[in-house]
Amino acid sequence: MGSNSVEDMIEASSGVHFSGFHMDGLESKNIEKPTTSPGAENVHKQPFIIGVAGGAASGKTTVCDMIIQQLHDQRVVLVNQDSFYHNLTEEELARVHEYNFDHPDAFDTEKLLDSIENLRHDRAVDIPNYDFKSYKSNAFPARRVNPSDVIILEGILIFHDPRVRELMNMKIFVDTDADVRLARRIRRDTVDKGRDIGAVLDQYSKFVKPAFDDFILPTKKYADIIIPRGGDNHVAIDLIVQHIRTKLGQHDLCKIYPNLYVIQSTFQIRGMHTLIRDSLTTKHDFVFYSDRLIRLVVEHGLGHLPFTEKQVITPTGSVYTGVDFCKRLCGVSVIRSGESMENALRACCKGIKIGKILIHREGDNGQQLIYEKLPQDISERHVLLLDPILGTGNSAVQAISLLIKKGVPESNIIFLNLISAPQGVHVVCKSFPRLKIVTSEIEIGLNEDFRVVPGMGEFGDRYFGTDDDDNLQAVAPMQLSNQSR
Ligand SMILES: Nc1ncnc2c1ncn2[C@@H]1O[C@H](COP(=O)(O)OP(=O)(O)O)[C@@H](O)[C@H]1O
Ligand SMILES: Nc1ccn([C@@H]2O[C@H](COP(=O)(O)O)[C@@H](O)[C@H]2O)c(=O)n1
Ligand SMILES: [Mg+2]
Repeated sequence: MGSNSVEDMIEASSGVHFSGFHMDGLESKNIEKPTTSPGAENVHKQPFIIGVAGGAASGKTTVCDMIIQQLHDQRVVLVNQDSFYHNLTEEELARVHEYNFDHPDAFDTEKLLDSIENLRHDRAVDIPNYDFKSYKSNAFPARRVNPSDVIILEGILIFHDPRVRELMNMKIFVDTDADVRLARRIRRDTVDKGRDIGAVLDQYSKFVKPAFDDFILPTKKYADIIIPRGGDNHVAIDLIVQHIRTKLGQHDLCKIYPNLYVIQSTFQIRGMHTLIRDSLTTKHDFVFYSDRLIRLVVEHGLGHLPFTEKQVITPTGSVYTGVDFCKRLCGVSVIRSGESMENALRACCKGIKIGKILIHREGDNGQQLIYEKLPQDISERHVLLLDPILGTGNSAVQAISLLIKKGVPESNIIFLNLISAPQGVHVVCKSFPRLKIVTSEIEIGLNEDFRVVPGMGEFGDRYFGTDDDDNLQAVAPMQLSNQSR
């Protein structure tokens, strides 16, 4: 490809691609609070804590076991609220049928909080082994629990105390019909615990059912996810496991690289990713949801720019002390898929200059030629580098090296992308430790063709609608090697 034709192509592609912006779902709570202190939000030494609540015999333990089984490659511990039942006094033991095991006061919540606090601070703890037959928490030796990546807290009233609730990164409520719970309870208490059926039914009507209505059901509102049918709901469990895996993947890379920023995952964000990754999603929906996600990434990236303090007078005559946006700023998109991010940047930064870089892999020796069209004074600006996919990191390294060659300080570059493969993150973060990467999800990796997996295919083709055969013919000379790589 001759340089003239490439330059023509850059010129031709420098117009804005109007994909249409949709503002819904952009509430500030969906954007992790930006910070300008490097690495501050990335220091995730804390374990990922999941709370699982629901009525007795709803299937909480079954759901937790399934999650743990599917997360076999992670260090996970299960902490049962049952382990923190108070020991009964002699009088209470003598009249055990009058004891309410379903009331919040039946649990030693201070001890539970203390154990979790220790685990969070990397200290092993001894968790009592509660015996339902003798009603004692010291009948068996305690279980030694080591600090882990994931802690699952399970129990009927695990959402009751706000201090416990606040520790949780994810809250799940197992929602099973009352008759199913009662039937399971009768079987469990008579068969496993050797109890008399009359006593089980008495306990149910006197304590279990009223406590469910008064204390357990009111905590359902705190749940992020409600699972109907408990362990039978494989779809819900798969989704939860995937979400935890994503969080843990990010967690590890962010621990290693303080210059990597992953926007906080929410189910809204996961939903948008689900749509754009689905090969059956229409072009229109692909553009719509990509735009929403790109806008979140751009907003987050802007939060990393330096600011100066500024005071203004409000219409009430009061002084408001705020900040002034960074003025020396420009965008640089990596042609072609990076151009899909330009609309979002323009929507956030009125009149921003946007340069272009084209990376072309020539011949068999993999030599890359770079053509660029950048603002003259780029060395004096902060640069937001735009490319939706960070794969091997080759294109990114080429693009960043060019910016540095043009005099842009490494620390003035913020690389924005939608998805990043760990391989690309390693290459870029290691080579340019002062640059920042802002991304919305970390991928599993690259396949044998160096394509990102699970990925979303050729982003530029899907976004600009050039993935059907007719259109593809027309743009064949523009096929670039940096798409999705
Ligand atoms: N989906 C299910 N189908 C049939 N039995 C189940 C199912 N889920 C749980 N059980 C049984 O019901 C009882 C209570 O389940 P469990 O998971 O221990 O509930 P919880 O921890 O909420 O009390 C157990 O005996 C378990 O084997
Ligand atoms: N000695 C005890 C202690 C508790 N219970 C009942 O267990 C239920 C909670 O355990 P789950 O596994 O079902 O969450 C709760 O309803 C208590 O009534 C008991 O029967 N005896
Ligand atoms: Mg249980």
